Amino acid sequence: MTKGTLLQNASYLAGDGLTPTRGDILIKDGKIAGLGEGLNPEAGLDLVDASHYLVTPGFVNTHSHAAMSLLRGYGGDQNLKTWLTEYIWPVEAKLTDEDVYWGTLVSLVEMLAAGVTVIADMYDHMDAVAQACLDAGIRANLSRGMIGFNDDDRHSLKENDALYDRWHNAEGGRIKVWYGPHATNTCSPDYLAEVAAHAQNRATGIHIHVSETKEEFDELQEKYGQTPVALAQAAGLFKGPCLIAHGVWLTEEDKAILAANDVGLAHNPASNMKLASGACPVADLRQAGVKVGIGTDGASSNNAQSVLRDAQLAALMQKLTRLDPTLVSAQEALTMATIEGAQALHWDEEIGSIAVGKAADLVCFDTDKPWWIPNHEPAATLIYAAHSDDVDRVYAAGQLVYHQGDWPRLDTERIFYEGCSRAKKLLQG
Ligand SMILES: CSC[C@H]1O[C@@H](n2cnc3c(O)ncnc32)[C@H](O)[C@@H]1O
Ligand SMILES: [Zn+2]
Repeated sequence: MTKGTLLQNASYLAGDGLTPTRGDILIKDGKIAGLGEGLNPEAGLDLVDASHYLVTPGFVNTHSHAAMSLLRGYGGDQNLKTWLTEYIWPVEAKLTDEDVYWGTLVSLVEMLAAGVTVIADMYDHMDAVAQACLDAGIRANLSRGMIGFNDDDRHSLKENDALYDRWHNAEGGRIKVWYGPHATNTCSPDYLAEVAAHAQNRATGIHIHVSETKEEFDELQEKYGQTPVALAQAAGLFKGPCLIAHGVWLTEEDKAILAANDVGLAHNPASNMKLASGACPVADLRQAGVKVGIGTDGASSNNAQSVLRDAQLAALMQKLTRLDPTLVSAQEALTMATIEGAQALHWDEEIGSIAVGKAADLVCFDTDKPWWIPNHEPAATLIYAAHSDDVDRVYAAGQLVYHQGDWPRLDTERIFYEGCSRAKKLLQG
């Protein structure tokens, strides 16, 4: 039994400001126990020569549907409505707990190898998702996705209650449960209000898709005379912690509402581009004070599951759509992928940056690659040049969860077999 790990002589990005620093990182009891030069390599520690590493905080995936790896490559090149109603939902109706367990693991294997150490996942069969997260060693904010218009839909709200009772704060607080009303246009205002009351009674949060497409924006304007954000506010969703996914179509007033209510936003640039939903006004939102994290969305609308890749796209997309190269700098994109994502999830006291006392969720990039040379601006290298493949080792809560193509906690041969055979059965059977 090891007493902990000492990463020696590393370059790392320290604190919320991601300040380039050189020194050792001591990991004990799942936390960062010391930072500094020449820390004592006491007996019993795993000593790691980290001189060729750049160590970053673990990446925060603020919006995922991990089990959708089973639908990767299916229903491509459609808009959101066609993709969901004609392709995705008919197949999802056939999913079993086991499908979701193995599908989630396929994504978690990919995410861990890309340095993702926390996900905010909304889906069905959430006990299976929770079990997969526990087995993979990843930190998770979980919510049962709920579509609700009438009394027949109350069963999923009961499932979210049961998920909360069973899993909230499990694994020493590494699993949190929020509530997941699917979207402002797939739940009635009354249903949203009921969900909000359930979340508030348990002092927990809400994760919901809001204002993803112009079609949704126009539909709610016509039906209720409100923007999706105004409707969500009126239903009481913003009284407690709330994370909205997408937020592409926003008025100036919507942006002010989100900022005033401390609503976090999960920006999913790959999904927004692939489904041609539009460009989220990330720079305006951050300027207004909204905490914006990065999300991958599911593997059928991305199709990769790397927060680093989406952070890279976030920087490039904002510059292009606003014709302003100063917007979303590399440093800002990296901030969104780490501490700001943690803030959007109200989890920043424990995770999101490299500081003594925080969880040891750490990513070690191998910098012995030509595209890392020279590396005088690590944030720029990471955002504009690095590959997810440069990740050499990943710690989650101090445990080594990925190292050079190996996932010590997981039987990846079985996971890949189950992923392939279940996807084949679902899509062909
Ligand atoms: C009811 S569980 C969650 C639900 O969300 C679907 N989904 C995946 N990506 C998106 C997206 O970009 N917008 C809206 N809904 C999405 C997923 O397929 C599940 O059905
Ligand atoms: Zn989504």
